[in-house]
Amino acid sequence: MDATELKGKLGLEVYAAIVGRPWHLTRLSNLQRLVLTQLPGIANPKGVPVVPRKGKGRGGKAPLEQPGRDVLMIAAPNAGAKLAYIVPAVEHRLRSIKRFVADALARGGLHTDPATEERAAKIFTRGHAGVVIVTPTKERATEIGNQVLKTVHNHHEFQVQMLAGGVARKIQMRDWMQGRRDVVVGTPGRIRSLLEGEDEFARGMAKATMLIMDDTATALSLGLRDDLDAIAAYVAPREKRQTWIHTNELNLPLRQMVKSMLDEDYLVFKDLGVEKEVQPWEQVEQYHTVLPSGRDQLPHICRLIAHDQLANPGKSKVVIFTSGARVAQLFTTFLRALADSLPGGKDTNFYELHSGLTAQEREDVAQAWREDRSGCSVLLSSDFALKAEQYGTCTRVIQVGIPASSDVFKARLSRLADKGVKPRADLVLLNWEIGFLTWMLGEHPLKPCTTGRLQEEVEQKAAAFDADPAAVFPEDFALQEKRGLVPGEFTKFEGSVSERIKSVEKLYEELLPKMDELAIKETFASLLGFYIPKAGELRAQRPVIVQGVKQWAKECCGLAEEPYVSPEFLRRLGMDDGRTRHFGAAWLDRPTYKPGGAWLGRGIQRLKDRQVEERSWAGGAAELDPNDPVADPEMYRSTPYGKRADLAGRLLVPEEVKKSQQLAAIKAARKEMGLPVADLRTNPLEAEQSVNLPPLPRERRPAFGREHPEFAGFSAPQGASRAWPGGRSDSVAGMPFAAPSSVDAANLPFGESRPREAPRGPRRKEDGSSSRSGGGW
Ligand SMILES: Nc1ncnc2c1ncn2[C@@H]1O[C@H](COP(=O)(O)OP(=O)(O)OP(=O)(O)O)[C@@H](O)[C@H]1O
Repeated sequence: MDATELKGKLGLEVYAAIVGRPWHLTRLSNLQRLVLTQLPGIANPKGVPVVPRKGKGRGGKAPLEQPGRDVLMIAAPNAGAKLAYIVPAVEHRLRSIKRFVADALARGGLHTDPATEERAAKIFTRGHAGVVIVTPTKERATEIGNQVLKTVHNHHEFQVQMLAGGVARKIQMRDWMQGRRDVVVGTPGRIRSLLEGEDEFARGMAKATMLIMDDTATALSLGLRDDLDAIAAYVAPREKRQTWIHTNELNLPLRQMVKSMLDEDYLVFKDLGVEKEVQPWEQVEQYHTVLPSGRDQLPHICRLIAHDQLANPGKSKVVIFTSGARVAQLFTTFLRALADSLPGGKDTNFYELHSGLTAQEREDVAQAWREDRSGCSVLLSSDFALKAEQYGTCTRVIQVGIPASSDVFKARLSRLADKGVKPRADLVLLNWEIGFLTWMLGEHPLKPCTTGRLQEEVEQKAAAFDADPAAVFPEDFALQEKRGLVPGEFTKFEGSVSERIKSVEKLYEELLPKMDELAIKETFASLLGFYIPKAGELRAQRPVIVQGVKQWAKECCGLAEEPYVSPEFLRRLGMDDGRTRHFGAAWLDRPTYKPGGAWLGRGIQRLKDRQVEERSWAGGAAELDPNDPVADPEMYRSTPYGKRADLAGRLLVPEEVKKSQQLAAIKAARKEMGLPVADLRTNPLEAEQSVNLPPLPRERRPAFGREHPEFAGFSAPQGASRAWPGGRSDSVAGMPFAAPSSVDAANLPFGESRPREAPRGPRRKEDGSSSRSGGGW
């Protein structure tokens, strides 16, 4: 469509800016054509039809203009969506100003009066915010702001308020108080923080009658839903405001957002360019199970493996992804012990592949797995991305616990599908993980599969096999070859498969008392390290997650009691990551922060002590407890415990670990020089500069999981033998982890651990007493 066809639909000034300077557009994109041809109605306020004020409209002879409606705009990237909503937004604002001025004149009984018009326009534009555009990033906000300015090129007084991070709030508030509030463009965090902190800002924003949410799918994937909801609650109420949602894709979280934010009769403008191809992962059959309790986890996994062995006799290859290396190790131990309950029985081969192994070991395991032709093999892998060629073809993917992200989940399934097989994928979650399913995996065609239904199905398949084993494993070699089964290479099922399947619960009961408590507690701590930072994605509060993991340790691993973790241990695992509803300003960095809480000295006396106690995990450095898991909390957040990798399989060293390493180096140097070390928590780099310390030589910087001179000489607790990441657990009665016992330190990638000769015991205090106080430095 020619841009000139917009003539008459827009105000002259905006039209001139589009076809002339500065836009110089000759043609409109498809999306722009769809949206802009709906002008002027689409820019009108909601509710009643509008009587045109000019030309034939007077006297009601011309058709009324349609009232504005909510809009959902689904557009492929670069479809010109910004201009498609900016033009109606600018028109909306200009019309609102005109309407206010006309009403002011009418109230004064005037037909025209330049002074009244000017005064009314001034009051309106400085008191009422017009259009609010919220976008996930500062860069996009800048881009949108610039496009708005281009569009209002011929309206010299028009102003855009930019409210993204990186500029002092004070400056933003000064501009807000002094300037016009025609269009507000900003990021959700900053806008919400100003709304909650600045009354005058909130007052102006409450009058905004158009809210545009740009790139909403991205905002939701960044966990900004709460901020968007909060902003929507501050601007004009739904019946008086137009809400526009722009998105590049329509996934489940976005649908939920549309349902809660838009009126039922919203308009949809869709331009996805070339029709989206069906993605490979969409072709994979996907099921999810939310377990009634942790007790059901392992029996359910066994049944899933059994199901696959029965569904693909002689060909079964199952990959199980777990949340971290320690879980992969622990579950391999469990599953080996429960193998008798599988159709393939003890002949089922188990492999484990995780960040606790060296690169060479990982390669060896992957190769052995690829070459396994038994038709009864299971690979347990931690939550770092595996490349497709590493695991070749397989018949089933079982994801235990949430995946690192929805992209990682998709990539795994896609790669499997690319290989020409169409495996089934099963996602097995505990009940407190269900938020991830709803919020992060909304677009996956996951079907429910209950524990009971699976059990029934497996038992039916087993009975069918027992009734006629020759139908599944024919004696006829020619037939076997025809079916792709090479005689002698695959494992046949021996004896009564039904009996085996039913034995899983009994075997599990017998196994639990034999499991090593220390290994379980360590796995428990690594799970805390994995899940606590994911509270946002799980849409669960951190204490709920902690309780869930504790229960898991008791129910699934058979601990007599829920394991103990001290508040300080939790704090160092990220329980208080410094993020608050004050948008990233760490409590400790805030000038208003007082140790013990700002409420100290107010309120009811008898509650004060309790509040301080409850708040202790958020405050200063307390001591760890002797009953805490053995290693330092930071260890459980690091690579050896299965910290995430990117999609290319590169292991990521998280920022916090890097920072901790820096801090440890500085502390060690200061200690050596006899300087105090207690005040370094908040800003280690500043502290380093303040004493002009030379940087520590590289070899002296303590690295997590590596032997460090500071650790030398610690004795193991009496009778404690334990599993180290990448090393061997020699204490899980008769069931060692499969990891090799020696690892070449030179091959270790940055941040990985090496096995220790001797297990590390509690830290020694300087006075020689044995305690875990003071953390791991
Ligand atoms: N009708 C048009 N003719 C030519 N160029 C245009 C037209 N509309 C927009 N553009 C230009 O195309 C580029 C992309 O437009 P825009 O940023 O609005 O796309 P978008 O759909 O918002 O993209 P995304 O959502 O991926 O950020 C911009 O540089 C813009 O100036």
